[in-house]
Amino acid sequence: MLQVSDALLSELEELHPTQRAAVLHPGNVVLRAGPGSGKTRTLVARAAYLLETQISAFRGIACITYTNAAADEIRRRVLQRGVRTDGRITCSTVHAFCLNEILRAFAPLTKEPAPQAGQVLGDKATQILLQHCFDRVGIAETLAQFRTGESTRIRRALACDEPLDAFDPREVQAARLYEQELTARGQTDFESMVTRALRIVREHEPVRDLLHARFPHLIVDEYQDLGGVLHELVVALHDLAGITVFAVGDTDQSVYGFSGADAKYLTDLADRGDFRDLPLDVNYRSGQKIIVAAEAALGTSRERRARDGAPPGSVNFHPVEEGLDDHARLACDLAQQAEQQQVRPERIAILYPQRGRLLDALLAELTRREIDFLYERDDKIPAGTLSRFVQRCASRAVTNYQIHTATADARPDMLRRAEAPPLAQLEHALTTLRTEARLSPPTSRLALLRTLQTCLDPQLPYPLDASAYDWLQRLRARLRLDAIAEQHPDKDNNTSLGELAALCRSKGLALQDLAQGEEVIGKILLTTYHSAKGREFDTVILPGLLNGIIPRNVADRGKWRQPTAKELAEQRRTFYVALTRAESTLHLIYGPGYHTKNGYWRPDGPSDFLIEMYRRLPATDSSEQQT
Ligand SMILES: Nc1ncnc2c1ncn2[C@@H]1O[C@H](COP(=O)(O)OP(=O)(O)OP(=O)(O)O)[C@@H](O)[C@H]1O
Repeated sequence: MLQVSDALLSELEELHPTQRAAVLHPGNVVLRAGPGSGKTRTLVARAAYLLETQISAFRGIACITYTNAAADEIRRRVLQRGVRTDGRITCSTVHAFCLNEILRAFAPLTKEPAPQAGQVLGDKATQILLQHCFDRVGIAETLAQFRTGESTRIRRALACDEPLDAFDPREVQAARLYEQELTARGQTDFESMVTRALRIVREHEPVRDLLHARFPHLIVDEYQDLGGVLHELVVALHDLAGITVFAVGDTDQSVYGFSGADAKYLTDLADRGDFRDLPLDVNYRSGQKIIVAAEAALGTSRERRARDGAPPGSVNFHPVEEGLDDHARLACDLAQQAEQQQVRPERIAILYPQRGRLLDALLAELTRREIDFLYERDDKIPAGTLSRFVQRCASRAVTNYQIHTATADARPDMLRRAEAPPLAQLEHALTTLRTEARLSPPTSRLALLRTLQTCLDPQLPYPLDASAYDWLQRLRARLRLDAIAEQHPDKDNNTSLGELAALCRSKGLALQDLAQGEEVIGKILLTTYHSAKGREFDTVILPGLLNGIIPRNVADRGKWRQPTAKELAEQRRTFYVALTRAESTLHLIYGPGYHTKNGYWRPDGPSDFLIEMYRRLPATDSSEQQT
């Protein structure tokens, strides 16, 4: 008889029958479902179910996600379910999976040395090498900083033997040269780690057997964001290694096409006879009006419905008379009104498509009104897992301070609302970083936990506005982060601590500015459409819905051009992602145009996406919602 814990049993009872069917299905599953349909919840329940009932104590599950944030989120939710994982769930990004579980784990078997300290090129080093290749093939005027996405697409097409006709032949030549240069220099980058891992799985039967023994099940989240090589890797792990696959995704939320992702791979998988394709059509997040509006913006009705009894929510169209300063003022008014209506600040998000004049206006207005907000500086904080670890530690320290300074009455509520990373998760992340850097293991897990605790939850916590620089320097010293930075194979990690410190100093950042990608209690969030993916808020405010901002022209070789049909479709999906973050209220702000950086007035009117969405809305809805 199957033994399942009470926690899992009650979770299975709460799930929708299709969600439950996906969890319990004995074979491969593709779960294609829309926003808020409980994909992540189902995935977590599946992981818990497999660990409790299907997989012996010595084997585990590999769970692959597109971003570190998503990997953290899944790890957090599995722990929250009360599942004792005992290290049996390996939740990582695709690149970390390839590096740690294939290249490094099987280096002695394949005789291919795993990347050593600093051999994995990060974003910046990749650009420098690519520029060198452009120079060598005679297209020095092509700037690598604008072409890394294209180069990645070419390299993925090369690795998958896909047609290359759509690419500029000189850039194809540069991409080939880039691969040769990497090999000649004994270096690798994120892309080539996946290509190498794929080759190893295809060529080495013992590797496949061992992978299957360790991970009889593979779970892949956000499948639509994967590129061709990753898809081939999943297919090889299934077809050649016999691993059971659970793939989750939403083709409508595919927003990383610029880096070679393509939703067609999810469809390919779903079309296979040996996968069960399960759709989920209830949206548990948003009210029906928001669902209808989002589908109208997408231009395709998916006929999804809100959960029974969900309030309908509201979609509000707000015209302004002038430029972006008006948008910013109104966005702040609406955020303040939501707060007055008892919406908690951290449940309110102001989202913008990309940096530029709109963001400048929002920052100025939020600051002028002294609104408590958290601005996620997506472009400035250095990339890499070490930097992300520091940011998560900052989030923990910030939350600790807030709880410490809350009144006795407010404290229980604070503790309930706090979403800061648990110490155990941070300890896990730190141990992984140390292992990747080949540092000797700490004397005991407890010792590491204790050090983390004294750093992040001290008796006298750091105030939110404490100098981020001072805090960082202490964290570096106490956790010996510089030793990790020095020895880590990922070049981004080699340099990120220095870059972080320089940034904290030059911009005079406060501790709370480092707490990225995490919900901070009491603060309205200001972030991009892309960074909002996978998150949910009560109230979502979208200012700047103007032609030229969304949709917008794209930078191509340092110049601006109109988006292609494919790029336009991707921008529309990004807009859809932003709309679908709202649970109960959506505010859409538009106007006649805006002033560019040079003061030139662009009278291009409201966003075509918004106009099309408005026209498609049922008459009662659109007139009722106009303000
Ligand atoms: N069966 C269910 N009953 C009630 N609530 C549910 C159910 N399934 C999911 N939810 C809730 O719906 C919300 C959205 O779930 P989840 O984050 O798993 O969706 P998702 O499909 O991953 O969303 P997205 O693709 O937009 O990121 C969560 O608050 C979750 O707890």
